[in-house]
Amino acid sequence: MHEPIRVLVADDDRAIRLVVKQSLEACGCTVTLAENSTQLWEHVLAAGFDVLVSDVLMPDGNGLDLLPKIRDLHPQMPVIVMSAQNTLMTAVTATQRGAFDYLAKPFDLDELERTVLSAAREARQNAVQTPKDEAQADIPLIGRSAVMQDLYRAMARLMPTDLTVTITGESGTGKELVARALHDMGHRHKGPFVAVNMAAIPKDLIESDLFGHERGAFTGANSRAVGRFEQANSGTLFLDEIGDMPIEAQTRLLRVLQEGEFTMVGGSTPIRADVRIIAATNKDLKALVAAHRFREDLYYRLNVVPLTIPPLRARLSDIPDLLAHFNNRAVAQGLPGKRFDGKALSRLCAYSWPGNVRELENLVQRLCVLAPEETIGEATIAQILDAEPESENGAGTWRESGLKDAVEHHLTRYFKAHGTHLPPSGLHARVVREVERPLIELALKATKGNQLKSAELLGLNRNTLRKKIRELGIHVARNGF
Ligand SMILES: Nc1ncnc2c1ncn2[C@@H]1O[C@H](COP(=O)(O)OP(=O)(O)OP(=O)(O)O)[C@@H](O)[C@H]1O
Repeated sequence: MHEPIRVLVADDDRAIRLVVKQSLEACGCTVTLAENSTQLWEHVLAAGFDVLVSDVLMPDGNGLDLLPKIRDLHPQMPVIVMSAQNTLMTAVTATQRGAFDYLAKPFDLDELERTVLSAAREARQNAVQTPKDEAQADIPLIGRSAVMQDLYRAMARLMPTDLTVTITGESGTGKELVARALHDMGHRHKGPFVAVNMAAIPKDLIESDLFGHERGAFTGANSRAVGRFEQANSGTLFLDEIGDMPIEAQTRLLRVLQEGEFTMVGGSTPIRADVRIIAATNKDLKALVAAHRFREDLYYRLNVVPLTIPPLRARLSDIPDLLAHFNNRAVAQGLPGKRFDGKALSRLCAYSWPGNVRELENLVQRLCVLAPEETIGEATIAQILDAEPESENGAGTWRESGLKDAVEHHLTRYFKAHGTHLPPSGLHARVVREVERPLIELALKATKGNQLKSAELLGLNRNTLRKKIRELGIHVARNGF
């Protein structure tokens, strides 16, 4: 017979102590209770436990502050942290200080039982992770909705690993922010974070951009050039809009993931790649695989850990925190801060946010710059959100669909990536060519693949749109991408 699992439970809330005790005893554990940090520490000093389940905020101190001391004393004892704070920082700090897992309150008792049992099992197999060293800088991910907490938990678990991650989410949901946070929180944080947007680089240059090229590899390759993989050495390479990666580059990428090395374009010597890959997409990669536009083997290699960021309309409870965050940021830039009255807030929560957090960020920025009043009411919000179409070809829909924000974003990135390297002539044609594809794809996505509506939205003749779709090789799926 196995000995019962000895669990120490610390929480200042009597009701929680009771339900947790009952639930754990029902699955065969023996449970000791502590009501504050002092009692917790006394118990930890006095007796051995298999698992500690501890709240964060207690009247006489913060459970997380005790965590390093507890871990020093009993490195084999897994600690499960419960918290109602539910921020990424709590999840991250808990994990950094050596917690086995983090449960956001309110949690399911089943989940608690499962976590305690698996912690005890792992401890018995001597597989408890060692505590991470120093705390990291503040991580700017805002939102405490349940869906974001799931994401934070998954991120916290990924922290000590080098696993390849694919982040899926609509445009403007914060995919790059999450990728950066994963980098900053992980052990590669001292290395570079290099972001490359597949949609912003001309297709024929992607391979040399990523892998570098030897001198003379192609016309115009006058000297050897290092690619992003080499630039990201010992750090993280963020491959944004991975669904836009051409097939040939996909083959090279697959090789890096399989063999940990690559060759430059026009080169033959393999170069070792010490790079962690984080990919992101706002497309359904599986659908691209089905359409033979994305390699299936690469899909599985990249999708080792899938993370999904829900759209803002699925986490409306995050809006107040996000408003406060962007407002504070505007104030830090010297702009006048704004308040939002209750009705303005309800109006914001009734909106569908097709451009997600980026659209909200732009809205706050715009209000801070333009609105004369200090307290923003419903009318001002409605005025912006319900703006009449500015012209017959649907400028209102264009803005509301989030396309405007998305295209602006693409352009900004494009200039950031290429602005200074572009030849002085032909800039207009080149930028238009780069923007056209994402623009048409976004229009098709916004209209669920309806070419007639897309043509209207874009103000293009239907046949012109057809021609462009054909020329650019854009895949049209009935229900978007
Ligand atoms: N949870 C969040 N907290 C604070 N800021 C956020 C959050 N999510 C997104 N943002 C902000 O919204 C903007 C868009 O985020 P980001 O560029 O990471 O989105 P994305 O999903 O990568 O977009 P795209 O698919 O268009 O590249 C950024 O300015 C980012 O700082």
